[in-house]
Amino acid sequence: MYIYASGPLSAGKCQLHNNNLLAVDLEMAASMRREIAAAAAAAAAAAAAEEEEEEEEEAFLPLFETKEAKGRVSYRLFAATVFVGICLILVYRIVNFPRAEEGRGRVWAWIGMLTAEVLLSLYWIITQSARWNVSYCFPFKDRLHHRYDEEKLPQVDVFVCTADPTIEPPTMVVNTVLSVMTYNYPPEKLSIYLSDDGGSEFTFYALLEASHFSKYWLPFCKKFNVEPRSPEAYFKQNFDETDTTQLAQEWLGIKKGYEDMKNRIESAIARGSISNEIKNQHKGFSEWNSKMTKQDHQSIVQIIIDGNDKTVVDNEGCQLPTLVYLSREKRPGYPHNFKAGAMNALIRVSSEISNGSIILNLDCDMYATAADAIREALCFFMDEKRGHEIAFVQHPQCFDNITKNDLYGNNCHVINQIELAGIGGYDAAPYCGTGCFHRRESLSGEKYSEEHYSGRSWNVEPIKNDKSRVDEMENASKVLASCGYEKDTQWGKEMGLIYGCASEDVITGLAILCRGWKSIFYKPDRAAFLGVAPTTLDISLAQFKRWSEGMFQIFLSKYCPFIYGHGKIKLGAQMGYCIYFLWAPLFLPTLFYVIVSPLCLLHGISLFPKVTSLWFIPFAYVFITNNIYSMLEELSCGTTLKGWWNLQRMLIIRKTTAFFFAFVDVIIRQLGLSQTAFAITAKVVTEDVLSRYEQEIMEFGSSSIMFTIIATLAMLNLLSLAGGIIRAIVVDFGGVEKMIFQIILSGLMVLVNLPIYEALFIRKDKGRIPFSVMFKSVVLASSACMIT
Ligand SMILES: O=c1ccn([C@@H]2O[C@H](COP(=O)(O)OP(=O)(O)O[C@H]3O[C@H](CO)[C@@H](O)[C@H](O)[C@H]3O)[C@@H](O)[C@H]2O)c(=O)[nH]1
Ligand SMILES: [Mn+2]
Repeated sequence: MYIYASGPLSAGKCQLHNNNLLAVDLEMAASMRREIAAAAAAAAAAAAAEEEEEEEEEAFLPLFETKEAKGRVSYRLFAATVFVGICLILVYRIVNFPRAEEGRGRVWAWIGMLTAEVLLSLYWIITQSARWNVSYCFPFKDRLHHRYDEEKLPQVDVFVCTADPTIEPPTMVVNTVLSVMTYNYPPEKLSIYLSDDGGSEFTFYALLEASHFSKYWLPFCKKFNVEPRSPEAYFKQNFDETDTTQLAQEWLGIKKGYEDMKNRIESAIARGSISNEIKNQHKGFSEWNSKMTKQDHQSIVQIIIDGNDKTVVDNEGCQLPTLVYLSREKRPGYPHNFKAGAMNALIRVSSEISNGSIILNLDCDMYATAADAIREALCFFMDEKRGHEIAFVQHPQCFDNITKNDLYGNNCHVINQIELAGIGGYDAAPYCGTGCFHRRESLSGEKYSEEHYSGRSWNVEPIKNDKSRVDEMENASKVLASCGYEKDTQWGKEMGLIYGCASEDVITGLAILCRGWKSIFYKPDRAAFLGVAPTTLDISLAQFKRWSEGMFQIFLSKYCPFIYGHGKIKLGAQMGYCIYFLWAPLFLPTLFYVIVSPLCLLHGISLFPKVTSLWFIPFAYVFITNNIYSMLEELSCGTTLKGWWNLQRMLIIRKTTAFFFAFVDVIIRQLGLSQTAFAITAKVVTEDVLSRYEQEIMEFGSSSIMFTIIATLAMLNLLSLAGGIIRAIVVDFGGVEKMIFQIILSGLMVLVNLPIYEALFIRKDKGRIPFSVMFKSVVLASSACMIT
């Protein structure tokens, strides 16, 4: 029962902050007079006894807790009134079904409205699941710290995926790597793997440079406890240059070191080659030759830092985490299964090298900002009561490049702060591909069983490979990353991430939950990971198309939550997943509303009750309260009012373009006419484009078919609104009363589309809507108006 002698937290010693331990300098105590020593010992013993008692008490406290969100009851009451409104709307549609003599146009339009409203009502019911049961989880990392010594912490592996050195620049990738290397976690228990599907020599070179720079960056971060720990993000912050503290002195030097590194990497890329001088410094470069391409090369595994090698230390003598470069084998004729394939190769290769019990999975653009994130995640996994059934802990996807009013609605505040917490309330938070901590066994495909996993111990052993083993490990890993390895195995089916779906993350998470595991959605106050959001309209739409396509595909597959999840996950969770799985078909009712309602307005066909009729009330109630509610919800999550307005525009654009094309593609694939693809999201754009993004000016610039749709719908509503108003004034003034709802709908469409008209007719910059698109949209919209 002696007291820890924790040395001063000097730079020379790499002690992680053991703040609650009594620091007693033993040498000094020995030189003290006897009585004082005795008194000190007695006091220390008493203190230690007290601490022990506290610890015992603490042993019963959970490592995390779950709290229900506030306002649940009032929300449920509100939802009930909306439900009544929706029922009345449907009753109105049925009761007032037009008679044949009212005209065929009206009958068909009515049938369409009824269908659209039935679909939207069903969808509304589904979305309620994510708001019914919202709850938040809170870890207690201090309790973890008291209960588990460093030696008892598990091995943790971090996977970073990259796929293309041009749209995912190596400097960005290594910033992410550096941010995770500096986690406040024992370095001998931390291994970082970079999977490079681009098979790029430049990415490898950048990683090598980062491994050198880490020898300065790690001690700097730990000494001054700086955050965020991505150097790029850190040095972007303002720094008081007049500061004269030690931090300020070192700051300049490290910043220069970082910038030099960045220059070396970027100039090598600009030159298009790596000098022989550099190549001679590492054996790894010999893997590249002029014949290999991104799609055709052997597997490359390079252990750049062997965390076990005690001679590899940072400039203050501390050990470094293990760092591995992996580029799995690719050969023509072998499907590589995109990110899912990369992840599965990572799972196998890491099991050979460090075999961490916990795996953190990050996209290359998502750097870590919170140094304690691993420890927080461990609170969930290591909780004595509930930890053993948890498969993964998902953080929300947050971004560090969102402008004030989030022009493209990328932030997904409500999804991240409410809906995912709502699905998490059913123990079934989805796996979203990045910012997710996994238990190795569940990710690899094991089923949950109470006997097997309760009281299960972790892999806490530091890697114990001697130096000669490094070559052996590399060679063994190459086999595991070869493209023939998975043949006739369960990889991609029952093991690892599931293949054949553009949303490999969500489908895999769902499969894990259906094997009996639970998952946690954890949103700390300050985001623990920050990524890069799309900065142009077409990149954002391409991303939503991939997501909605992948998720609708899941809905139609054997993994449909209502079937596959039946009896395995709660009904609320099954519905919660369908909020996203049914994005694609949402295009149908939306398109109907924004095309048929204005056309009917133009032709004087009324589709809604008169303003003086009692039936008008449910329509108005549902419409107004839903909009106000969504506005309040967004505001409460930190969106600005304009941000909410921008989001309304984006919702219409997404549904009528991205979701529409996703739907069509899924149907084509179901018919066996095409294969799954994965369009990687570009993370860089030209300066001209970036400056428009920063000014929140919508980016068109190309003649994408999606833009033609957006412009045509905007034009159609403008023409119809004008036509409808003229008709009311000139032909039939009394008609306004039965047209009011359609006038409001088209009026709002026009208001929300103001930036589109601007891009069509007013703007002169390169990001405006091209003339050809404008021409097509005007022709299309006016011919639609002429159909009778
Ligand atoms: O063949 C591939 C394709 C992609 N990636 C990596 O996968 C990650 C995600 O790709 P990205 O294009 O950035 O997709 P996002 O739209 O930003 O990704 C979201 O949605 C994807 C599923 O659609 C998930 O895989 C991601 O984790 C999630 O962040 C990136 O790091 C890529 O480098 C690969 O490793 N190999
Ligand atoms: Mn991404």
